Amino acid sequence: MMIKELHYNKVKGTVMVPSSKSYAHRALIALSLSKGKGTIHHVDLSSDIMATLKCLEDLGVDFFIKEKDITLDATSFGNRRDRVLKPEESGSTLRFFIPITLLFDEVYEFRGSTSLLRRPLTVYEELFRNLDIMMFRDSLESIVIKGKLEPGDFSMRGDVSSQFISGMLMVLPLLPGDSTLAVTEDFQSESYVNMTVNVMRDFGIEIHREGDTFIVPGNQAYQVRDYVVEGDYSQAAYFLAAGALAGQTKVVGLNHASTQGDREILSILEKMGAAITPVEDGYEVHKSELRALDIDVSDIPDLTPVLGVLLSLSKGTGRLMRVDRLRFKESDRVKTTVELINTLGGEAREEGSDIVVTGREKLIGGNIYCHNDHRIVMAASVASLGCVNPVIIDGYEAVGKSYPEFFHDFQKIVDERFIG
Ligand SMILES: O=C(O)C1=C[C@@H](OP(=O)(O)O)[C@@H](O)[C@H](O)C1
Ligand SMILES: C=C(OP(=O)(O)O)C(=O)O
Repeated sequence: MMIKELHYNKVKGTVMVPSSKSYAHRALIALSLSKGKGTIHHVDLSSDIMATLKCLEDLGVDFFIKEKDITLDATSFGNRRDRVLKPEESGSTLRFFIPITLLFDEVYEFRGSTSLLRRPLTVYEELFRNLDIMMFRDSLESIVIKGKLEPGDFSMRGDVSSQFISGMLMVLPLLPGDSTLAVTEDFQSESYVNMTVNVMRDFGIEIHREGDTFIVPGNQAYQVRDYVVEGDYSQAAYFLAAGALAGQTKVVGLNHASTQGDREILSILEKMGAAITPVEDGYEVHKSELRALDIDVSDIPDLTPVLGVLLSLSKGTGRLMRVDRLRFKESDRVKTTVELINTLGGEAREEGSDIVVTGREKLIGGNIYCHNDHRIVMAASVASLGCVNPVIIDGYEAVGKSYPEFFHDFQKIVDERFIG
């Protein structure tokens, strides 16, 4: 495992964030479903995006990467090259491709990392039980699936992962009849489903929503088009937090009107007392004294580790509320977020469905084991800015899951001369 030592207390500079991982997954899939040729522009490659590209390739799509442009030839989509798809560690890829394979009535196998296959598939398991679809775990690292999805009136619970709902919605317009999908229970991470619907509409699909029910006419075709992926607010959050804690940052490459749920980082930082100014293409943040806040993270789960770090360096005690689903991410992020803060000399604990964090003026520093979780690596890097001693991150290469250039960008805004 690779080790990184961070010992900086000040930041100053501009960061251009990578493209939204969520939008990139969806746009690559939508273009492939169109069975045409086109280009998705401004895609920053990460291992999750590569996993989606490789799964598309195994389903017959050719791709050609030139810098940040990915040109797809999906004219042979469906003429598969491999019956084994490898989503690696990407939850989105696994849960989006399961319904895609059900367009073909062939046996498919999904092989992924053990951390991926430990994440729940219960919502599909429950759904398929009543349909003529077979899905079973073949081993710790493999899932086998066979069946053909027919149009119908489906109902799926919304309180496990929104990725099941997004995955089903993307294929319903291609079925030979109309469908509805009702989301039951508490609809969490809803903003991600809104992103799915946005991309579907951008690719010419008609889809309606009445309350928590989606109405999807069948016999539709995704239209071929080129598409530009906007910047990623989940990744912007680390640099906005860094500016608020330790100096000044300008974070660019962002759509001011984005529907990404993690855009919420802006209003959270403002409520905590940070000074944020919109600039062309992004936002500028200055160091401010931060106040603790109670935050419901059920729609913005990916922000949780960095919000924990912000609370650990704020005045007062704050809660990250409704964290239960965080147990099923790349790591158990309830445990790993609490562990991160406590290991660095802060004060955090689990309490029911919440993480409670009491702020300190400074953290101490120390050795962080990041449990192969990219968001823990990035949150630990932000935390290091508030530490008296260095932070040593063990396994920092995990960052490649979503943001391989993270340390390149982080290094640009810190500098030896800022130490102290
Ligand atoms: O659809 C997506 O692109 C995502 C949905 C969210 O998952 P959940 O719906 O499981 O919260 C989020 O945590 C993940 O990083 C990306
Ligand atoms: C949980 C994440 O992604 P996924 O669910 O796609 O693995 C993430 O990026 O933090």
